[in-house]
Amino acid sequence: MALAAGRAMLMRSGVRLGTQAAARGGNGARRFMNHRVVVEPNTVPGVAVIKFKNPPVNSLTLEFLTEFVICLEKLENDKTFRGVVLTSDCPGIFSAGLDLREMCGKNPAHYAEYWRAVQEMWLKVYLSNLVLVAAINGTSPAGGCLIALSCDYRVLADNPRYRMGLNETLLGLVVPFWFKDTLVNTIGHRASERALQLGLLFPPAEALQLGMVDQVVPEDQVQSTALSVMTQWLAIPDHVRQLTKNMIRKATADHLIKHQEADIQNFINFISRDSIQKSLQVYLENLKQKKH
Ligand SMILES: CCCC/C=C/CC(=O)SCCNC(=O)CCNC(=O)[C@H](O)C(C)(C)COP(=O)(O)OP(=O)(O)OC[C@H]1O[C@@H](n2cnc3c(N)ncnc32)[C@H](O)[C@@H]1OP(=O)(O)O
Repeated sequence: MALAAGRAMLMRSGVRLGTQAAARGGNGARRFMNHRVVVEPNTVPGVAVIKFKNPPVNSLTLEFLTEFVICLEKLENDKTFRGVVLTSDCPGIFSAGLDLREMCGKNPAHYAEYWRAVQEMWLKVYLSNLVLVAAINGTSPAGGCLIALSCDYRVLADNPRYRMGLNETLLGLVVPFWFKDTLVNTIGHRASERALQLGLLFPPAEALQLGMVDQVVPEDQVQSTALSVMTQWLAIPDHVRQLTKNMIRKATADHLIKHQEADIQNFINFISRDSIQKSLQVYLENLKQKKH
């Protein structure tokens, strides 16, 4: 369903799926390339590396979300892959979260399409049968943090400039319940209460202390650490690990699945308010201003 809708959307936007570059790298490994998501089989058997490549800041545009879901779906359907490392190709930024331009000055039909794509992306990552390890090699606010939190394991680069957290309140936004659930499931209720209300973005040492990430390592070791962690996870037979993951995550995912249409309608109503549109515009304007 998501794949079909995604294909249709990508065809509309001019991306030809049948001819995505399927080039052979120097080591003969197949390398799938879309525009914004690059998938590289790695030296660890059964493991692919997905690199987010949506410059300048890997914001989660509709096109990016669609390509990302299609990539994951392809890897899940290809039985040679058992695990995926998610990382970024944009220096210093894992992902800037949802693309603010998708939520500003558009019509309700666009907001509905966009929000469904955000929901589908989260469901795909959160419930993936694959082992997903986030190699967080840059800052990751809001939606970027959500992607990392939805993986099975998180390795963060030890760089105090890299911040991680759900900062929605700082944009004048109320965090959706399933973002909140994902955070609570990771760092617990009290820590989430504080982090969400204050919109806190944590540097690596604090993210580690809170349990928001599992490991903090030197920047040049993020991907290699993620790959060696993967070896440990892949030592467990897939079927028992997958059933266990599903048992733990199903109730959280089902909560959204059950209320998916209402959640879309809530998003449209909320984001269409004049006051919310104004605060998003001001926030975007401030991002531009800080350069001058
Ligand atoms: C019910 C509603 C719930 C909605 C839920 C929302 C969840 C979200 O994910 S909201 C998005 C939250 N994201 C942020 O707050 C991050 C904002 N961005 C930044 O803080 C910084 O850009 C950065 C720390 C990620 C990177 O800083 P850097 O100095 O390297 O780059 P910039 O000069 O700031 O940005 C370059 C360029 O990119 C534009 N941009 C940045 N973030 C976004 C974004 N999230 N969406 C769209 N565009 C973004 C920025 O405006 C610059 O554009 P120009 O080059 O045109 O000026």
